Amino acid sequence: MTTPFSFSLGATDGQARTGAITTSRGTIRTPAFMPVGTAGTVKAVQMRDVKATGADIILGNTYHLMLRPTAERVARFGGLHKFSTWEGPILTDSGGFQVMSLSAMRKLTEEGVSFQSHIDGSKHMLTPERSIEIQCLLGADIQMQLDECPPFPISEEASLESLELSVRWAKRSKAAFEEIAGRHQALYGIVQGSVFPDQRKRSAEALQEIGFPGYSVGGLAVGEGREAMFGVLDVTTPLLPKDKPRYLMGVGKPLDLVGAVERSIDMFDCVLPTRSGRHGQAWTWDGPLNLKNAQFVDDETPLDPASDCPASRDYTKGYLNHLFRAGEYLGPMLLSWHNLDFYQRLMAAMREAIAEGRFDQFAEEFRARHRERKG
Ligand SMILES: CCCSCc1cc(N)cc2c(=O)[nH]c(N)nc12
Repeated sequence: MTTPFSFSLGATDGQARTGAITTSRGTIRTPAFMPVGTAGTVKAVQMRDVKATGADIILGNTYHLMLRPTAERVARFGGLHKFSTWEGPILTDSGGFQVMSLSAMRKLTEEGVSFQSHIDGSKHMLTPERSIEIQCLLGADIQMQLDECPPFPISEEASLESLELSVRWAKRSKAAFEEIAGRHQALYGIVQGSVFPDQRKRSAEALQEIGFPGYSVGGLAVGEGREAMFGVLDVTTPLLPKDKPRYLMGVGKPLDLVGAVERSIDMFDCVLPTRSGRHGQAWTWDGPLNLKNAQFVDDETPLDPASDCPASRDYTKGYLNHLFRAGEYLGPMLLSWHNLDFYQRLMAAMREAIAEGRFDQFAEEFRARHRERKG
């Protein structure tokens, strides 16, 4: 573990940019989509197939892994890379977002957040220091500060109070990180401020005062809608240092990714490709398809004959329709695999378009072709 974390900018085209994040476990080509491996697995897809789709990095979740099998047990197995057999970089979230969305009996104080496990009701406390300790036990290459993701909508006053708490937690997270993390690991600050431009500015400036090698844009994809999200990015990304990666948390659909790359975001994560795949939704260049629909019963065409992913190329839509109607495990497995491959092909196409100076044209053509809803 000697290669220090670094980011180098590649091509720029308008506000869109390519880059490379160097970590001790490999390089991340940006803009990058990071498959979510919540509990140490990208659900229903083997790590060798996740790798084959072109993913350079996956995500893990502090909240889930601290509850089961516990961070200490993962450490005894040699860390999350060895435990899960994923050899590339791993980014972990800090757990606060998941506590607020999944756990019961949660109580948020200056110290941290106490909660009861959604699994067995056991009591836990997550502080900035404990979150960093867990992320280090997991061996995460890129870690997140503990933050509070405010609900949407929220009053300006409550949003300000929340972002100030997250700034104080950012300071404590960084102090804990500097005590125990290795030079090969990186800690990102998370910009909050809901949909209020002056608060996004305040949060971005306060975090840069503390200083981080990368910045996440949090507090979005919480129901605000695409236009409001883009509006927040329009005022936030220009405030962030150009020479550091920007990570838009929890986003998103293909049209969200294109619009956010247009607004100089470098990193994305979303459960959508795997979650929607498990329920029969296939993402394609022309938009999403619900493969359980009767229209696919006799369809002898594959999802994408041009793909080198077996799930996209070797199976007919009629077969996939059958698998879902029959409740066969292979259905969710193949569609999760296909969707991850499609997301990686979208990211690769965007990186290529930026490098060739034709991203505007790419984005325009994609938006014309990719119909999210029928009609
Ligand atoms: C594995 C999941 C990673 S992203 C989770 C997430 C998603 C969204 N939408 C927002 C936030 C946020 O504001 N803060 C944090 N820590 N996480 C967030």
